[in-house]
Amino acid sequence: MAEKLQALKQQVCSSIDEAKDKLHRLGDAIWRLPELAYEERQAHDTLVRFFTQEKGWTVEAHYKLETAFRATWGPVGGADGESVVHVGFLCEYDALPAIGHACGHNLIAESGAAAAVGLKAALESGEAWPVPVKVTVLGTPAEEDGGGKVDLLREGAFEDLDVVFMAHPTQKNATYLPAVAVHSVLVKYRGRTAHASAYPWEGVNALDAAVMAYSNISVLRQQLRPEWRIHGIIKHGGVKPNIIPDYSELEYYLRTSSHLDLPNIRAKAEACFRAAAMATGCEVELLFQKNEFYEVLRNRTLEDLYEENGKALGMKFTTEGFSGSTDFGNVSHAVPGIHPYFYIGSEALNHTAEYTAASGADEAQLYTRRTAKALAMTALDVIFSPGVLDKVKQEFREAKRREERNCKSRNIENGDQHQP
Ligand SMILES: NCCCC[C@H](NC(=O)CCCN)C(=O)O
Repeated sequence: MAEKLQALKQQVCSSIDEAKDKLHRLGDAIWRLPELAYEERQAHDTLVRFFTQEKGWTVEAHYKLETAFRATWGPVGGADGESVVHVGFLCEYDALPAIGHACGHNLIAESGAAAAVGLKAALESGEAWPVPVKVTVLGTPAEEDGGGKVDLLREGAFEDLDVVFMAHPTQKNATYLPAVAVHSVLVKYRGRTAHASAYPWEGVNALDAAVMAYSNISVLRQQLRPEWRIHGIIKHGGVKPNIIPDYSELEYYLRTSSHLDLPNIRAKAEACFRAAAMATGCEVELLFQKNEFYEVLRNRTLEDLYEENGKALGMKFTTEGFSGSTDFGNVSHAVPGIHPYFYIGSEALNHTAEYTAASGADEAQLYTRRTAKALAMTALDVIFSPGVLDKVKQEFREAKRREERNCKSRNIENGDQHQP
């Protein structure tokens, strides 16, 4: 069995290398037409066309969301009545405002597609295999803003998957980097205009409210846990110096190490926003985003297998770094999975114009294919190595039980706080 598995892993690698030109065209087409969250129509069409042109995939365009898709192959193999092993690969493809693919989501899409194509080719190359296998590629839009994976989870898109894989470009290779929970909020202040010099006392200053809110949050930071983050911008602050602003708008991201702490940071931030309204006489409207992102729930069994496969392909791994947040976190609380990070041949930092250039550079292709190979090889371990899938699922169940205990203890704690 070990020799067979090794042969299949080599088949994954050769199949992905043989497909390198069409994979490069796929990633490049997405990179050249950056589209924002939920507006990734060209990227959606490019990926749907790619899998439609590949033999054997059943492709569902506009899958539960306008710019999401699903491509499935199988179930194939095994004997009747055996339970299917269902592997999922996720593609992201949303860009950032003004700086395009500065987080390399074009390479997330390319590596997810490459891993799926490579796994299918390897499975088709060998004789019958022990269990029926199904491979699904899910196009999951709007990671940078909104959280398409959360919408798809709500719609049941992940229900029958056994494991999910994706990978995210950054400066180094890592099987895991701390991804925290996040919830974003839009804050709108409404006041009253007046001539700022002739009769300022007639005005109610919405910019003052925004500035006070910004200052309130800035002092709140001293009393937040060190791993929490709260950061934002003033999106609108007025139109002319001699017109007292009657409208201002801020956007903030609130981040905690566990999604169970989001209610806590939300309450603290809300007090800051409402205090600014009270002090200035403005009305305030708080619009929390529909989806909050969870921290990533780790699966070390999958991480270790991925690292072993990555090292076999020449990857060097780090454990240093911090990754912000991702809607993959919500997925990881529903399905065992990994969201590793990969080097793309550049030291540039994500969310910079330099990273946009790096994610579109030819040099990124070799590293993107290498990552796809490691993902597909890890999927083969899950399918072929006896007991691996059971170990993955056991670890997932234990993590969920720990989380439930944490949730109960926090509720008890919070309950205590509100007792008379
Ligand atoms: N609603 C806010 C979501 C922000 C997500 C954004 N994600 C990334 O930058 C990708 C990081 C990969 N883990 C963030 O600011 O963290």
